[in-house]
Amino acid sequence: MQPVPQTELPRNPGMELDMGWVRAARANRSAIERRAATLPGRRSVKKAHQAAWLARAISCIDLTTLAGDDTPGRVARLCAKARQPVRADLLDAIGLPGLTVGAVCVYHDMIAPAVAALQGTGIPVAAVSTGFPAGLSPFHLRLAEIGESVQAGAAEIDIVISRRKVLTGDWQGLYDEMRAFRAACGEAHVKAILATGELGTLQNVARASLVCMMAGADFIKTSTGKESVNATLPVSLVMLRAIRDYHERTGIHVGYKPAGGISKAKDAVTYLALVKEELGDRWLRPDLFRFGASSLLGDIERQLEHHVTGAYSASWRHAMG
Ligand SMILES: O=C[C@H](O)COP(=O)(O)O
Repeated sequence: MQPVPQTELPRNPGMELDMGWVRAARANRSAIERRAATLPGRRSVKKAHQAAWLARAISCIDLTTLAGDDTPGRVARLCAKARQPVRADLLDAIGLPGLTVGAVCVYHDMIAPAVAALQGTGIPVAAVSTGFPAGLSPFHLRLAEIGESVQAGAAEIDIVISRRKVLTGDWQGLYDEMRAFRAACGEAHVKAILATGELGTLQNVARASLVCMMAGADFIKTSTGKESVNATLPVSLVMLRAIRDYHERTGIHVGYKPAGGISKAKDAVTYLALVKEELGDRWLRPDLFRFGASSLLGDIERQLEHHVTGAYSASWRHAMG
C-alpha cells in the first residue's frame, strides 16, 4: 500500500450515533452568509507572507483528475506535477526545494498508474469510490469497490454518501452506511463527501457532518466537483464548526476538504484563513486539510512566479494542474 498521510494524531474511531446531538445541530443561514461575505478580500496577505501561504496551499492540494477520458499518460503527467508542483528555481527561491502536493486523487482504474508514478515519493494516492459521483450503485458493490481500490494501492478513499438518506432524515441509515464504508477502508483513511450542493439546507449539512464523524470519517469533504454547486464559504463555515464541535466533545481531530470549483490562489488563501480562524493553526497541515482541485495549482504557480520574479507568465505555461 502507498503511505498514509504522516500524522501523529490518532484516527477518528467514531462513536455511537447520538441523535440528541444531531437534532440539536442548527445553522443560522443569514448569520452564516453574513460572516462568509466578509471573508474574501478582508485578509490581504502581505507580500512577505504570501509565498508561505501559497506554499502551504500547495502542500494541502489533492491534485485531482476525474474525467471519463483519463489515461495512464495523463495521470503520469499529473503525478510528475505532484512530485514537483512548481518550477525548481521558484521552490529554491522560496526555500522549499522538496515541496510536494498532499495527494493525487483519481478514479479506481487510474490508481495503478498513479501508484507507479509516485513510487518512492511518499505522496499518497486517493481514490474516489462508492459509485462516485452519485453513490447510487448497489450497496454491496460500493463496499467491494472500496476493497478493490485499497487492494490496488489507494491509501485514501473518498466515498460519496447517499444524499437521499439526508434528504429523508434517515440519520441511522447514513450512520450505518458510513460505518460500513469506514470498516471496508481498513487502514486507508476515509474522506466522506457530503455533496453539500444537493443536501437542501445548511442544517442538513451540519447534521450530515456530525453523523459522518460519529461513524468514523477521517475527513469530511464538501463536494464531488460534479454537483452544480460545489465548495462554498457558507458551507465551509458550517462544516468547520461541526468539526470544532466534534473536537471539543471528543478530543478527536477530523480533517476538512473543500472541493470543486476552487481554482484561484486568492480563494485558496481565503479558505486557509477561514480554517485558521475557525479551527486554529493545527488544522493547516495536510493531515487535517486538503483542497480537492484540478486547476488550482496552475494559478498558485503563476502567483509564486510573480512573487519571485515580479512578472506574470502566460497562463498556458501552467496548464497542467
Ligand atoms: O475533488 C475534487 C474535485 O473533483 C475537483 O474539482 P475541480 O475540477 O472543480 O477543481
